[in-house]
Amino acid sequence: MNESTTNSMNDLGPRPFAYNGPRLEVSGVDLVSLAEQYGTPLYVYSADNVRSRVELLQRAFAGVDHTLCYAVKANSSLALLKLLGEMGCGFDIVSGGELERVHRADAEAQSRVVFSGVGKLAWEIDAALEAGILMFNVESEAEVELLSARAQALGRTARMALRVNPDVFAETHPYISTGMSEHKFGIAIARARAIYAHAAKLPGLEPAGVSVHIGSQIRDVAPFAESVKRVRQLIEELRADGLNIRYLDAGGGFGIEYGRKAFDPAERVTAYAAAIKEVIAGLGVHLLLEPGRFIIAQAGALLTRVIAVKQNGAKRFVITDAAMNDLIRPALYQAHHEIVPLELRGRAAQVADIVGPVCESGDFFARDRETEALEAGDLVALLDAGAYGMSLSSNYNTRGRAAEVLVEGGKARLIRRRETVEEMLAGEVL
Ligand SMILES: Cc1ncc(COP(=O)(O)O)c(C=O)c1O
Ligand SMILES: N[C@@H](CCCC[NH3+])C(=O)O
Repeated sequence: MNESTTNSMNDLGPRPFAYNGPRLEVSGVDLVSLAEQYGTPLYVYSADNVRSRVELLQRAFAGVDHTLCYAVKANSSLALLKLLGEMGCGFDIVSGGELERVHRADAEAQSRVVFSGVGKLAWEIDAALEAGILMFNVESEAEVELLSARAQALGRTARMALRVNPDVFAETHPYISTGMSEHKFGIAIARARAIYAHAAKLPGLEPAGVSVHIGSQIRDVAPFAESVKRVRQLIEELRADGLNIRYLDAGGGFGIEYGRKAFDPAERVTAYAAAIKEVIAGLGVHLLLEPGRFIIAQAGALLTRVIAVKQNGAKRFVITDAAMNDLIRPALYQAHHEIVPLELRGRAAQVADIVGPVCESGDFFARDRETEALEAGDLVALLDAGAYGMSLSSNYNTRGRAAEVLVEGGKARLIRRRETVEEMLAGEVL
């Protein structure tokens, strides 16, 4: 193990998950007991950890007029949205469904919603206009026309930004990089000025901001600074053209460390904020940020029980009751999640593939992973599963979605019950 990794395999770093003797806890609550009470697979989140991440961001951007618009897609569970709304967060949504979630979790927070997405539908735009959201982040010229038409039809004015594509490279997985000219997202920044001029003449539209989002799980600060710098220049040009641009939406994408590399979220976020603050100094804008993963990923884990262990030739397989339908990140992005036992038993280490029961060879959580030897019946946690875990889950293989539990003030409560077979089949017609 080198210096950049934490010094003990049982030290889980800045996560709310920690060993108390041999047993893993989340914010002081025993996880074996939760797994036994609620069953597995089970998502467990720490409210304290979510709050502390939001506070880190709020402190880092103190002194700047700003709103954190949490990216609902990262984890859209109502109880978590409610908690974030209570902290003053706004929300970044990408669908009418996500708008309804915000409405149910915290109706007042709808005035702090920004609506992103490359293919908004008329009904979704209508719902957002009726809800009086803060801003539409428009991603195509066709959408400029559609938004104007819908706003006019409803007798409303839509505050809008163009989501510009700044053509900035950021190191991340290619599936979650969004800010280069070959990507489907946003409008080429070079064309933005002409489109704003056109939008300003259309009825029902009020060009009020510029937005950018270059991708997800970006750990380097430089690409954020570079993209915001390009946006600043555009804002100055638009103001020279007579537009009252007051919002700069710098998007989300701020990354975490999934492995064992030392990670100080406070230090990282301070550097990120400093870089953005420097670029926007003196511009006089309300800064919007759309963090998802940074707030919610490390607050959550997926608990699962080992169903069986088997040897196929040279390969050892640990088969868990959670699968790719519960957490697709390893299958989709070859993403790394730490996998740790809920109870340390002092067994020798063993290398195995940790896999789910779904009928796909891509249904794995880890390949050739060394852990304390696992046996049928053991419980393990997949860490950093709070973001893009439950929200990306599916019913593949007609498997019901996992239950979710929120831990707060030393107590756990169910925030979503396990989906039943009956519920999965409810909408179908013979
Ligand atoms: C427009 C937009 N905003 C915010 C986010 C949130 O990203 P992250 O969870 O990486 O902060 C995303 C996802 O990449 C996004 O597409
Ligand atoms: N689903 C991705 C992030 C996608 C970001 C969406 N804009 C992940 O798990 O890393």
